[in-house]
Amino acid sequence: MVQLNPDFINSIQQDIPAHLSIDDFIEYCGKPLRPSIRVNTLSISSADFKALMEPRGWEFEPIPWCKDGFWLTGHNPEELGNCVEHIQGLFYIQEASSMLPPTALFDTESQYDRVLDTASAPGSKTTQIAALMENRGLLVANEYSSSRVKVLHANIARMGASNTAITHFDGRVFGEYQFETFDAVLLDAPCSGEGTVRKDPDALKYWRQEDIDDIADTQRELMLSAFQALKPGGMLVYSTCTLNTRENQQVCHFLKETYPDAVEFISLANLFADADKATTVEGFLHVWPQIFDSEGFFVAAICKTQAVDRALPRPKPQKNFPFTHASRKQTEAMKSHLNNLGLTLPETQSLMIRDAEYWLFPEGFDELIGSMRFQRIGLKLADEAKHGFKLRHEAVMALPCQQARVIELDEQQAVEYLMGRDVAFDGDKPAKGEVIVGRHGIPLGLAKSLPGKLKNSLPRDLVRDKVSTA
Ligand SMILES: C[S@@+](CC[C@H](N)C(=O)[O-])C[C@H]1O[C@@H](n2cnc3c(N)ncnc32)[C@H](O)[C@@H]1O
Repeated sequence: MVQLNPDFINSIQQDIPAHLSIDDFIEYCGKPLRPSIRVNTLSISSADFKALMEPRGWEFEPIPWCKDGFWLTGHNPEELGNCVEHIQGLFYIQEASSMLPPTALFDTESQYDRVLDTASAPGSKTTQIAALMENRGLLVANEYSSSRVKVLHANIARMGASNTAITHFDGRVFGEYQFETFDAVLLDAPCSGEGTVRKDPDALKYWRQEDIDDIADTQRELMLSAFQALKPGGMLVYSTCTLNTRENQQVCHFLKETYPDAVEFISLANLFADADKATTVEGFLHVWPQIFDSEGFFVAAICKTQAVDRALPRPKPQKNFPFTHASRKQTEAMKSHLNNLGLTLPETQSLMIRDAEYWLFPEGFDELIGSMRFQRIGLKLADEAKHGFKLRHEAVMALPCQQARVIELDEQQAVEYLMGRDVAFDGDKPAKGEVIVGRHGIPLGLAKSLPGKLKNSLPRDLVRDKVSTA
């Protein structure tokens, strides 16, 4: 049963637009959310995913503001996260309104070379952005909380996003360390979460005005920093999953008051059919739960029309970067190892080496070397081994792979594999040694081909206790 704090109701009544009713708002706060997913187009097209799942009873209703987002009916939502296709990275369980900010950021003709996601864990929007960038360019994904950085990395790896570099900072440092560096910035800000009550009935139980004021102070500082990190001409999207105007409209107006000549609000009224139902006078989207039967959300798109002054001096460059570019010989050896398994090394990304580790860096990362400390750059492909390389699971999940080279497991074998067990295999005899196993022609991971079985090589931390068949 939803717990709506009376102070919250009194306060939000001041903010709800005249054409919406507070009674409808309260009613929708108590309704369960429709489950929704986003298909991961880095792994599979939406058409192919639907063709796989519809015969199994999945019913897809398109989400109007995300071409690869769908509300689902006709299956058990509890099981979604444990199903083979989810673990395999074919889709992300993401609330429909949370798909809005990346759509708003990419609602432009321009291709972005460098994007910053300032507050990114658990990574629903980071992985959506990586898919929109088709793994090209550089996407810096920052997260302040250490425990959430781990989840962020796990989701990036599961979804095969190879163009990301993870940082672990308070987002307020970017204006200083990456001044006017990014073509596009998403600030999906920490907030009071008033829009999330349909998912978490206790979200508003302890609501207090003082907390809203504190968090709005942080949001204004994050906003300034994000805007300073944006190149002139670049696009900033500010979003929250809360509803009060103090954390939303007022933060945007604060930015415009600070930089009146450099801030232009871009109207989102035409972002999708019916967007105007949620559009404010400034052109922001203020999504109340009853408008699209979703979580509450706020999205503002802001163009930086001209350069601004640096607020703080340029920091000293970081020294001792531990990676070096692979030589041509090392690159050829890696390419040939990958090709033997049916994998391709993307031409646009750089192969880098640290000690005996081989890494694939995002396109254009070189220009940021020394600018700040990165927690994890791109993806670790392999370690050097006695006779060649020991390939990493995340390389198999992210690199382009020839479907014909994937050893197809049936559903039960896929479940066994994901639970860390060896798989009895008497199909067409695969090549001896390391092989890629998969489902629907898409990789699940590595195995060692032995007579009569495939020996499991799934990393221990990815072994599941429970796997379901959707
Ligand atoms: C709304 S959540 C982000 C959700 C994420 N963008 C997604 O779509 O999966 C806000 C995130 O900001 C992080 N955070 C809190 N304070 C921060 C700060 N000062 N700088 C950067 N991130 C911060 C929180 O730990 C949280 O993970």
